[in-house]
Amino acid sequence: MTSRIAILGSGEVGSTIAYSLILNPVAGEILLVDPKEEVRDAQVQDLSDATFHGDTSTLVRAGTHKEAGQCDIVVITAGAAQKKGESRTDLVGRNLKILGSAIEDMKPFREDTIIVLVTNPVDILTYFAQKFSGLPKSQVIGSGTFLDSARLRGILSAKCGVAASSIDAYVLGEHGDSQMVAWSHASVGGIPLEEALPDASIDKASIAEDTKKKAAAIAENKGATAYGIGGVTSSICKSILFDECNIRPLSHYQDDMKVCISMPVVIGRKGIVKQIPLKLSESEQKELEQSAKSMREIIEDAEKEQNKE
Ligand SMILES: NC(=O)C1=CN([C@@H]2O[C@H](COP(=O)(O)OP(=O)(O)OC[C@H]3O[C@@H](n4cnc5c(N)ncnc54)[C@H](O)[C@@H]3O)[C@@H](O)[C@H]2O)C=CC1
Ligand SMILES: CC(=O)C(=O)O
Repeated sequence: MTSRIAILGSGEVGSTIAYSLILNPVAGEILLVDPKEEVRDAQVQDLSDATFHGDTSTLVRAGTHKEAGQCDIVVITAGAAQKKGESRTDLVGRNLKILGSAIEDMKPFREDTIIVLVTNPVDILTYFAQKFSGLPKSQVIGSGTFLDSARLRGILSAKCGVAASSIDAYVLGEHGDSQMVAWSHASVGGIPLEEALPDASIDKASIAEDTKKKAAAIAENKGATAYGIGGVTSSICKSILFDECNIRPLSHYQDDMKVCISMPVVIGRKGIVKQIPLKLSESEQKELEQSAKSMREIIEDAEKEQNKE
């Protein structure tokens, strides 16, 4: 049977993810779902044009929310993006309402459907998507700090003169202001960072800050980000559909902290197959707990708002 990926939201991010999925073919069909039908249909036509040159056979078409609920993967990009000066968490009110109605419109879900959240604030929305959808928590995942970790590798690569693909370094916690870098586990070619590159002057605090601020720095001059998340999300889809079982820092439910934040997990066709235990240093553990605490406070406020309605 043809594998199908539905993308909710055919704006900047949704269409870029679709384009990335065409360039590195992963699924037989991509369905774009968006209440703005004219924009959606124009995106379908433009993206389809990128499939007719003879090297790829991915079919791109418009779909409904109901059809999305029957796909292998549903990628959610529906909702507002940050305006200048806004943080990701400022989007909670607006995007939670859109998420709630989109999930109701998709029900009933196929029992093995995997939902990948991209819309911000992605950790908060992952938590609520688990609650609203009723799917097993392992099947509802947020792109989380996979993008931040890629950015960190890029920055380290430029500083150290080592290919990003040879660097392992995780940003964990919130995809947002309270994120932290797990420096105690950063390595180059499998060797601890400082041992491998004793002469590299690595200012950890400034690198962590540049990583955190990268989205804002890009958006300052081009309005929004799209290509980074496009590449990262198509990679997540590939890991799922090809059951690759690679390790990625993705947002998922933490039993002990009762929030969704990013920690490394094994990702495959069933979604999160396994959590990878990571012993952080004492100060890193504190930073991570602080990040989880800030997510919990936002969840509690959002739940209070919902109970009022
Ligand atoms: N997690 C991450 O690393 C990243 C997340 N984002 C987030 O992605 C989201 C989307 O950003 P853009 O594409 O730039 O925004 P956009 O405004 O270009 O597109 C959003 C689209 O969602 C559609 N939409 C609204 N309600 C819908 C529904 N119920 N069903 C389906 N579609 C619906 C809108 O009509 C619009 O076309 C934002 O929240 C942004 O912050 C962006 C970049 C990276
Ligand atoms: C917008 C966003 O969340 C990012 O590019 O990291």
